[in-house]
Amino acid sequence: MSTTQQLSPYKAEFLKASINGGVLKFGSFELKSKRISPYFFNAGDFYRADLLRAISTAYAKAIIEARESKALGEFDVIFGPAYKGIPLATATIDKLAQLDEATYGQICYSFDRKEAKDHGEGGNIVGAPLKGKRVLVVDDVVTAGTAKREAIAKIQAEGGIVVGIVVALDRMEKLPSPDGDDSKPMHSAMGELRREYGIPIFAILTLDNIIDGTRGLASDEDIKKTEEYRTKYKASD
Ligand SMILES: O=P(O)(O)OC[C@H]1O[C@H](OP(=O)(O)OP(=O)(O)O)[C@H](O)[C@@H]1O
Ligand SMILES: O=C(O)c1cc(=O)[nH]c(=O)[nH]1
Repeated sequence: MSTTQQLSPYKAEFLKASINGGVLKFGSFELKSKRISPYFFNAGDFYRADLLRAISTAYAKAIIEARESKALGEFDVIFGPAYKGIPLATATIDKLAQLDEATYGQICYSFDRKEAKDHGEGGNIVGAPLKGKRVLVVDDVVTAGTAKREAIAKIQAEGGIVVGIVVALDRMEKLPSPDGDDSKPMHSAMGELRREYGIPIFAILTLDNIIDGTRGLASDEDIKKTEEYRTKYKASD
């Protein structure tokens, strides 16, 4: 049985929406980490109402599942790092409230500006003030974890307490080696973030789910290149 068949219904729906909506693409893409990847998950392509609903439903269900299993504690604010985290955070709080108004109706959103604003209200945070608040970070993917570290630093600088991170896709990649030799075994970015910050970090889908779920939909060549990429960069933990 393939991984896709084992996925829970909301995850399988989400994978289907990502493929049908062209969010998951094959080709050659430079990542934030500078690696060249044969596949790319572009959350910025969830721009149509039905796709936005698909992604926010998947995040909301993943969050509710994590709360119910006690993997994730209570939170007050969902923070979406600029830019692609912004619509994710806003749509997710709306969906959470739709699914369970009593528990999530008062959850707020917040996001950062990539460049601080020096006029008007100023600052680099938009939305709910973070001081003393328990903050859940919602973002698209984890590759090297750089963007997540930057987001955590900004939240902490505002006095917020980061209680978890949820992403759409865990690319399951090893951290970049300090000496540039990517052939060495290395831990994953997700694992390092978990250990360093002591918070739960979870993903709706993993690279394994994507490889299994796109067989027969993507070309054999694209799948083969993606498998080779996984072999080259897969984390040791
Ligand atoms: O470094 P990692 O935490 O592993 O994640 C990689 C991040 O890089 C990209 O965002 P980018 O900072 O380029 O901003 P964008 O949302 O404006 O595309 C991408 O959207 C991921 O969030
Ligand atoms: O690592 C990245 O920069 C990255 C990977 C990916 O699949 N999608 C994305 O938006 N960014």
